[in-house]
Amino acid sequence: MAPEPLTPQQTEQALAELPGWEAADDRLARNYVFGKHLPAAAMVIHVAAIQEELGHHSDMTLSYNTLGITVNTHSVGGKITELDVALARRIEEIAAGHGAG
Ligand SMILES: C[C@H](O)[C@H](O)[C@H]1CNC2=NC(N)=NC(=O)C2=N1
Repeated sequence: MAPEPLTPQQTEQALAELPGWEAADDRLARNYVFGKHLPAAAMVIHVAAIQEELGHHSDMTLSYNTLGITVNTHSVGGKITELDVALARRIEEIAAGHGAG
């Protein structure tokens, strides 16, 4: 079943449990900071594996020691849905293990 876009209130509720994430321009977004480059690059691969498992994919921007992640749901025309929240939660679960702050 196609997901529904979240209401602004539902989005705020989801963000309350996703510290560091924000909603802007119909996307969930977070920037992670690392001590150096390779841990940031390793997290890209780990996030990619999760995305393949969920069938839902973010846009990631890898820089020297930062990884920017933004996501929305293409199938509803680029809005935030529960699928984006689910991916963000899974990313949060692995971030500390990669040394991300
Ligand atoms: C068939 C496949 O599951 C779909 O095309 C998925 C792939 N990954 C996706 N990722 C995102 N962010 N939005 C989608 O609508 C989407 N659709």
